[in-house]
Amino acid sequence: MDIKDYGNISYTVNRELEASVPNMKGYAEIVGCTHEVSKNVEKIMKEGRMCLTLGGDHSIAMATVDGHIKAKDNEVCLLWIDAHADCNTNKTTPSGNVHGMPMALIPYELSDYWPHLPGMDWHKPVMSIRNVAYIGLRSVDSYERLIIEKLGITAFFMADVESYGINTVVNMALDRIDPERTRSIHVSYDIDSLDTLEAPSTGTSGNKKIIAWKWNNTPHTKQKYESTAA
Ligand SMILES: NC(=[NH2+])NCCC[C@H](N)C(=O)O
Repeated sequence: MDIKDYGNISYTVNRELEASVPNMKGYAEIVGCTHEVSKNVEKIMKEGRMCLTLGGDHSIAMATVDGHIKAKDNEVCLLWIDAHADCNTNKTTPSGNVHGMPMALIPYELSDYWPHLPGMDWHKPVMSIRNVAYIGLRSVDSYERLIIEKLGITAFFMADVESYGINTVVNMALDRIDPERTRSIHVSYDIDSLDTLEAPSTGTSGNKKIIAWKWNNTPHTKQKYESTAA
């Protein structure tokens, strides 16, 4: 198998940008890093390779998707596998964490809801929300829910994954976002989509609700989770 490690991203930070946008923590770092990530993803994919980026937080997705789309001339669909919808803007965010915002930066449909973002001129909204599907949602903020409903975003919650199974859910998602099966598939996968019992090392686990839901409704699952935890 031909696997090539392209190493870590190195980038410079313009500290003057730090306080230039309200409610976006670590803005200068993120601006510096994401541009480099995008350029590298584009270059690697143009070499004909599949590109796996490991990193976080999930704000890097605005760059990985951007690079992929530039390499593939827009023919991309996006599976966003995550406990969270990550479509807050700096006005709706409850935390100021930019990892809760990339899905509001990626699609055309939300571009009017942003102020000017200094240093981010390289990043334009790069795809339609019609080509995006959420899988595994279980911790969605109230404004995010409004956006999902207003724009009719394809969204499969954790309960759907449990009802139908992950293979069926992925196929149902692709039927909606790439019915002809012609697009390059971008998978943006957040570790917090897994149960915290499987992957505890994440800052923003979305699992408390789903475990509470399971425990209230499915005694068999409670048993399973208790024994997994033991
Ligand atoms: N990629 C993540 N871990 N996102 C968590 C986001 C949590 C919350 N919705 C926020 O905007 O702050």
